[in-house]
Amino acid sequence: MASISGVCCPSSSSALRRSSPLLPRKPIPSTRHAATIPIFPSGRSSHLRPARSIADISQSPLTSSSTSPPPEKKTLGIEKDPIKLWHRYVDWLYQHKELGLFLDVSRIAFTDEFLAEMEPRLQKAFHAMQELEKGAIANPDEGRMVGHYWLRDPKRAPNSFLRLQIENTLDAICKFAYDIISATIKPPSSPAGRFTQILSVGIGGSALGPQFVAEALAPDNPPLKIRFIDNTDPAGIDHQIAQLGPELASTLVIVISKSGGTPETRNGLLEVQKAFREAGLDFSKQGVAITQQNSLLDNAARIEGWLARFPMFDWVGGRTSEMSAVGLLPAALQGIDVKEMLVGASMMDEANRTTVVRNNPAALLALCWYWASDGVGSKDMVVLPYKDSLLLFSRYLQQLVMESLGKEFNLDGNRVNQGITVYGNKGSTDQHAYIQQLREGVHNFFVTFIEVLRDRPPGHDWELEPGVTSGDYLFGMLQGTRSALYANDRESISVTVQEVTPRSVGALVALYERAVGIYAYLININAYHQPGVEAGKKAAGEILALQKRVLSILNEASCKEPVEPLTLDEIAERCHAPEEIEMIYKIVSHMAANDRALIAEGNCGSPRSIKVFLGECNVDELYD
Ligand SMILES: O=P(O)(O)OC[C@H]1O[C@](O)(CO)[C@@H](O)[C@@H]1O
Repeated sequence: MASISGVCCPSSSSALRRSSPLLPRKPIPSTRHAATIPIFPSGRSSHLRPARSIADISQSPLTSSSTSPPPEKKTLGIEKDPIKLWHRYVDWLYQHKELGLFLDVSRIAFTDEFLAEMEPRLQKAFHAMQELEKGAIANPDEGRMVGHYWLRDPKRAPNSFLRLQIENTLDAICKFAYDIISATIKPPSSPAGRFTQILSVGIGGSALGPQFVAEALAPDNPPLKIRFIDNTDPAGIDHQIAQLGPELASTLVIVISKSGGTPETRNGLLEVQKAFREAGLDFSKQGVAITQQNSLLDNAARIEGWLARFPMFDWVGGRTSEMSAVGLLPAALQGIDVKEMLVGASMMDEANRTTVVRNNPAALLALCWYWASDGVGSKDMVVLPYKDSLLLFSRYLQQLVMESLGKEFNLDGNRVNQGITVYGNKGSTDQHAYIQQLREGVHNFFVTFIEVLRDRPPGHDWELEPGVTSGDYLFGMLQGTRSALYANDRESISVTVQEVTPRSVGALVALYERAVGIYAYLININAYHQPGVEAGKKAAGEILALQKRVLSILNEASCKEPVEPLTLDEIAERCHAPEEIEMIYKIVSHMAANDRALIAEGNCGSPRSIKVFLGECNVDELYD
């Protein structure tokens, strides 16, 4: 396989640059400042934030009342003179010529002083990124390398073993996709004689990238259509399977889980396997696993002889796995040019390796995030692509940014409660939903506009009014919103691409992956672990264990002659868990709603009054 090497595209913007206009300086909270924040037992975090400016405080909902005068307008040192703004725009415009990608940071009001103060920290971040790309243990808690950048430039992998793993996997993906699309590999009992559908089972990083890319890039009539099970919601699962109907026989089921043990994904797999059994189909002939070698999923797929298995690498995190088999296999099966995605990502990576900040788009993004959110996530990132096909970009970025940056402790072990909140859907749709609040309401965000210059494929456009197309309206809405927000001191970044293509989508993914990496170094946190997720998973496990105990107690009482309905207090006492009575109530209500427990007396609205028993006595369980 030819290696996918990056193509360096020098930015043309440097010739146009001057120093930025001198704007009032916003204080930089240093990493040290954040690192030494004491731990307060109350857990309240508002007082952990660096002091806000008087202008900020004047806008706080805590200090305003319906009778008080409107808050004094926050100025933030935002430049309003159109000619000066134009110069700032031109001075700071980043262009990646070959990718046709522009980054406009002119509507973020960072100052020269801020830049000067950030420069050494950015240089440190660049150095850390270089080490990361060379194979340093950049995820120290898990003792792992962080290698998603090698996926699109395998020759950068720190050794030939890893390089070959990447190249061989890409070859295998392309060959498998070709064999499926060309019906060289067929489903055993489909009247269609070929695979027509993909059912992707996975969650988080094992779903969001493939979902985003499918929405962005799948052709109108893809060789295989894709649908997703990305939750353990039984009704959602049933819906997906019902939608497939008889086409289940020609469905390729791709089960994606890096760990191979995520409960939601396991449940999805078991549900799909049941549907296969009920339809008289052999799941193993239609199942594909993407997971780490020797995971539970990998072992099951190997032992059951599934159609194919593709590796997930230890050194690729779920939220940065779009360019691994996780993203590439589903994309290739939909007829998307995955090599172009890799080329786009590789070109963007190359551009982001420069240590000249203004030529480095990922660094510019990180810098803007730092400025806009005071380096402590004080403002949310609203992502607004003005293109329907990029609808899921904000959802994809939500995990990439929030799971990476949302951390309690920094790399020195100090509590910092970091993160940046990300949300957004698409423009101009959102203009009719929440832009009202963005323009006039609480000032707790900055916006990223994603602009796509090409409205339609050439030759398809038409004017719905003299001189005006639908695309002109979309353009006008974007530019109008950008201006209106800025006029009210709301800062924004604009990323512009020519078209939504595999190359530009690959570049966007790479741009944000690197921006997150750089920003994480600026705030001194580990972007590559997710210890917080474990707490919820552990708690869910404990609840399911409690449910089993409740069931067993109820079963025992329901097997008595006559049946002994129990109050919640009695159940809690017999479970030796009086402190869990609220959870026991919730468990009972959930089981009752699903006809698995019967309420003998009272109703769920009056918890103290209810007495519960099971409809059936399971004698076997009594003697387990
Ligand atoms: O791919 P896996 O191991 O099933 O994990 C799915 C997701 O769960 C998490 O580990 C935690 O939510 C994510 O980081 C990950 O993308």
